[in-house]
Amino acid sequence: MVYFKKMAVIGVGLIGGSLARVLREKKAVGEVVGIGRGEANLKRGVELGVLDSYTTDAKKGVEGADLVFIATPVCSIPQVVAEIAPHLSKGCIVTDGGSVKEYVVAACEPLMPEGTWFVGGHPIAGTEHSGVEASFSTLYQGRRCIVTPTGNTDPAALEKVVELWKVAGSNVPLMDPVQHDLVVAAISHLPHMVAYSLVNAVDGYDRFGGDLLSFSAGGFRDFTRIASSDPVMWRDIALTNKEAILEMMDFFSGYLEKLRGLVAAEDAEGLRTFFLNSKQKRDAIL
Ligand SMILES: NC(=O)C1=CN([C@@H]2O[C@H](COP(=O)(O)OP(=O)(O)OC[C@H]3O[C@@H](n4cnc5c(N)ncnc54)[C@H](O)[C@@H]3O)[C@@H](O)[C@H]2O)C=CC1
Ligand SMILES: O=C(O)C(=O)Cc1ccc(O)cc1
Repeated sequence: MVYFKKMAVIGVGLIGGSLARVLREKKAVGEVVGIGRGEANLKRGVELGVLDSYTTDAKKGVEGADLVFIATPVCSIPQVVAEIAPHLSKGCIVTDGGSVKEYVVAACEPLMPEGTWFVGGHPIAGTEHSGVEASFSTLYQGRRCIVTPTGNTDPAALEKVVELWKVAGSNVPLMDPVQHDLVVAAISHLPHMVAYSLVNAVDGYDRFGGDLLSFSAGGFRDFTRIASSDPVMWRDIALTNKEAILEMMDFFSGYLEKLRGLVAAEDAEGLRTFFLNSKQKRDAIL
């Protein structure tokens, strides 16, 4: 089994905290140091048994680490790598859990000093909750973690990153970063854009003259759960996966327009077929 002597987790929230928890449980790491900006959250990480220790000084935290896992919002990942790069030990592997990969990998790879490696990763697992309190060791169990090597990726470092996600319980497909960003734009980023828009639209509708949202029942709440996700995280995703998200939003608008046409035309058979096709496809993924 893969083993790291010292793991540094930068950004100890849902994603970083959950990976630290499971790797500790499986004894795949010797020591886990948390690095962040907020001392209260890091302290809580030690109390919860997620971390052995913490520091707000990233340079000090990565000293002697053979694994650095970065789980901060996407736009900050290259900034973090630039800050720690001169302080990494030879042989150190730096990997991340960011939701967008072309932006991250293209920016981070050139920052890595000789004898250290960056490998991009993205667990397709999460919740709408943030912070170390929300982390749990089974988050990655039975889920996918997409790892995104490039032509520059060191094969031994890649193998170790794949192995660590397997230890966490995930299936680990390899994907080109650009391909990854298209896939997640469809299955993750678009649904979040739609959920955020739906809540804002219903909240902004003023013909009712009251608080429409307070009438929401099961369906609305199920559908919009992900609109409770962290706004900074989603701001960064929208900024860094712009093209793929726009493509999916435009494609989706076409379907909404089509459905609008069926409703307007009172096309009973067209509506039944539209709903039946969707029901069959969704039932098949459950
Ligand atoms: N929440 C989810 O369901 C998923 C999130 N991701 C990705 O994982 C990453 C982390 O997300 P979460 O764990 O959900 O967020 P989180 O909000 O739970 O944790 C992020 C932590 O990073 C800290 N942080 C922010 N900027 C920092 C910086 N510049 N330096 C050091 N620490 C910093 C925050 O204070 C916080 O403690 C993001 O890139 C996100 O796109 C990936 C898969 C699922
Ligand atoms: O809460 C949910 O169901 C999610 O969709 C979580 C999620 C959010 C962002 C990702 O990059 C991956 C997974």
